[in-house]
Amino acid sequence: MSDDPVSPPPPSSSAPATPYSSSAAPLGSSVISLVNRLQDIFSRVGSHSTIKLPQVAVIGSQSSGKSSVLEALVGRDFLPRGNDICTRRPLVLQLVQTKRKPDGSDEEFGEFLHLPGRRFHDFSAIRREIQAETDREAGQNKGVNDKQIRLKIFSPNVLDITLVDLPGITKVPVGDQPSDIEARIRTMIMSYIKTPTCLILAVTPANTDLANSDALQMAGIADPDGNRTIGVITKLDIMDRGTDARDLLLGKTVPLRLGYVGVVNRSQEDIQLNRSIKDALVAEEKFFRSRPIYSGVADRCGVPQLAKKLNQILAQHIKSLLPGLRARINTSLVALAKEHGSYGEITESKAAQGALLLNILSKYCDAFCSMLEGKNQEMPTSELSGGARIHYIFQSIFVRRLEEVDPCEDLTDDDIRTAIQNATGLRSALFVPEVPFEVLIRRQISRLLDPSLQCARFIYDELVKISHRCMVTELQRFPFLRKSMDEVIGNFLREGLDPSENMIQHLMEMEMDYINTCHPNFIGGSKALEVAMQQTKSSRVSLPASRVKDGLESDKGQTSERSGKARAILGRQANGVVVDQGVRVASDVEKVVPSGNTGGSSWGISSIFGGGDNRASMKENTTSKAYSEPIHSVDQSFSMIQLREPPTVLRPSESNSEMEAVEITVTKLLLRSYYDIVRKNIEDLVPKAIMHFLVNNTKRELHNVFIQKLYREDLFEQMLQEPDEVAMKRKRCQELLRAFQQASRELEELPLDAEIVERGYGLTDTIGLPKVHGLPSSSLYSTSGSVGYYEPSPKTSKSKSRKSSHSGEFQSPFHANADSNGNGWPNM
Ligand SMILES: Nc1nc2c(ncn2[C@@H]2O[C@H](COP(=O)(O)OP(=O)(O)OP(=O)(O)O)[C@@H](O)[C@H]2O)c(=O)[nH]1
Repeated sequence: MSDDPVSPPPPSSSAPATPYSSSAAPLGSSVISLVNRLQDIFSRVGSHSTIKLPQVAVIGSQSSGKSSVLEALVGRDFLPRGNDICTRRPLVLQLVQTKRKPDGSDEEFGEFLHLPGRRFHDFSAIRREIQAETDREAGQNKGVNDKQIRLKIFSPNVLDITLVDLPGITKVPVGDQPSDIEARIRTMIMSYIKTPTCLILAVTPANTDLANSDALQMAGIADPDGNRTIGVITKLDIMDRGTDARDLLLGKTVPLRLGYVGVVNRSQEDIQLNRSIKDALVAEEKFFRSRPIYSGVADRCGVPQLAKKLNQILAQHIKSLLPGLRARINTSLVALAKEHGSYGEITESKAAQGALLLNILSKYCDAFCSMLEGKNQEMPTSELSGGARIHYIFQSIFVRRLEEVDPCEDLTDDDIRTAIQNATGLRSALFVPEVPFEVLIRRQISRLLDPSLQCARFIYDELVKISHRCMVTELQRFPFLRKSMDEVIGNFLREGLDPSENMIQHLMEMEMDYINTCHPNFIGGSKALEVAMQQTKSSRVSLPASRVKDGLESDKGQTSERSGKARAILGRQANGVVVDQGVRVASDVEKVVPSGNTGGSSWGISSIFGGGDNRASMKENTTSKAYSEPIHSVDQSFSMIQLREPPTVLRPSESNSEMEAVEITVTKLLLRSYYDIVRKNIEDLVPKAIMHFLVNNTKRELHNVFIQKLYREDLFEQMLQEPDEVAMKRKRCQELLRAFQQASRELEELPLDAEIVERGYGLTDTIGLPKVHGLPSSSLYSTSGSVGYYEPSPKTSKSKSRKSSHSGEFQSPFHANADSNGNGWPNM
């Protein structure tokens, strides 16, 4: 016996004898009791969700006997069962081990999550409530719903574990079931069994084909390695005559790594006759004993063996989960310690409050400066932050954008021509005037104001952002102080923005007020002229020959046409009116020029046609006119020459002369050259102004401003006011921290335990069942390797080891036998 590694320890003097006495500790004893302790620790702080402790899900086809198996494991009769669909919502059954009362009596009760505070001592009332609650969500007509029913069973006879009863897999929709009922149920089941901490009890009735088992098929998907699936074969009692489940149990039909256990639960008739679980277990034992075919596989038969196997696998399973659990606990511990630190200590005296406030203000200013200087420890690596963003705005946004600007981009030749003509006023331009250059350059300089102001705004926004990122966690505790600090820094930054904007404005005005044409980098008039002349010349020379020719010919054509027209007019009217811009002939009749006036009217004609020709033709005309038309009086014979009204908008006259082209090019050269000088100044001085008035000023003065505005004794209380929520969070965090510290300590103690366990216990032993020593294999329940779950029969009571630990009272096969091995698990 002592060499059986899975047998439990011998009963202590204080504990009643149990059927599983052994000198070696069972594998489960250390890890399961550890999980129990962890569960205790975490249940105190209610953080089950953060640390996923193992649970067992029971899956299978409809009416395969899942609820029956679960009930037999718990040892109480409380689940709805029947031939029809019974489990229609997942039932999450949390078994919670309670302390036995000092008088030795047990208090067992159930509590539903949906009925908080109500204790159900009557287990048939629990069944009725499960049915009623199922109907409430899933209706009364066979509907299925995935909303959980959560039930806690408190008992000193159970182990802290979570069992989940799931709706059975069904193929044909009945009642209110939707057409895709099978898919829905499968999805629901999968959501539970895919969790690696979930052990799967795959239930298949023996009177169906194992190869078609839905349970095994789904378990195979969720647990392909088969490390957490136990096969359960039910209904061995109603197999066809002449057949047996021996091969199934031996895994010959469908091999399963962790093997199978065959059980005989209560039939529907048994249930109707109110046969107790205790009786059912006796009957099950009798069943196996009376069938010699099962004698060789006794360790795979019966609910107690299932409980034991589950217990062992669970222990092994927990063991494999422990490293991950430990890592998660340690990570949570670090996070919790940090969070706890952020809530700080409670301060009550004025002096302590003052010191705390001062400390916060100083730390905030330090954090602000380190962010700007790039010394913040929590700098992200995924993006620029703090000071680097400000640098980016200066160089890559502001300067780069200014560099891209062409000062002549919005100035057409026409604009320049207009500016030149406007600047010359009444006179004709003798040479490129300085005035249009100054006008145009001022206009271009003024365009630099907007981006400069925008740049200041961007930096201001950045500083606001930085201020919001300082001490976020630390200040969560003092929302009022945070708000006040945000206000103070917000105002202060705004105040810093004004002088920077003024400075920028001044810089622009300075640049516009004095156009320094003596600047050493300025191209200057003569140089510009020289370059322009060259450019113009080369551009004219480079004009394609055909274009030049065309131009000339078209000019010639135009001239000859014009002279032709003019001649025609002169020939007819005997006057030489220059048809030029702004002058038109009122009417043919009114255009007769008196002969005496002929010579005097040549002012316009000579500029277009030259002298001789005109005079001759005029003479000719005059002569012919004298004969053909009567001579009128001055008033009558000459109509008035009307001027065209000047349009509201006058465009400069286009001459296309070489001189003008030179003038335009010179103006552009001057503009570009001077603009470059100003741009460089602005690119340099605007960031300096912003840094001086806004950024560095904030760095220098923020602490003083905070002290001035916030460090006032009468404000201490108000500033350091904590919201109730923070006080609660601190308390909660403290509890969690304690729990995790305790859990971590518990886990630290484990390695030694685990090593001992490891040495005496291999994986194959773990998943197999203990050997039966010194007893005939037929006496299934009379060996020390079996489980004493029920009141011993007169026959078995002779054996000391068959005694239940509680005065012969019935115990769950899944009970917590604290007296026997101190770990709350059934003895093995
Ligand atoms: N004879 C016999 N009947 C059994 C056995 N196991 C279960 N039954 C009966 O089979 C029927 C279905 O059992 P349940 O435990 O309700 O099955 P289930 O898989 O939970 O059913 P659903 O939740 O509705 O899918 C009940 O009438 C049980 O009494 C068994 O081992 N032998």
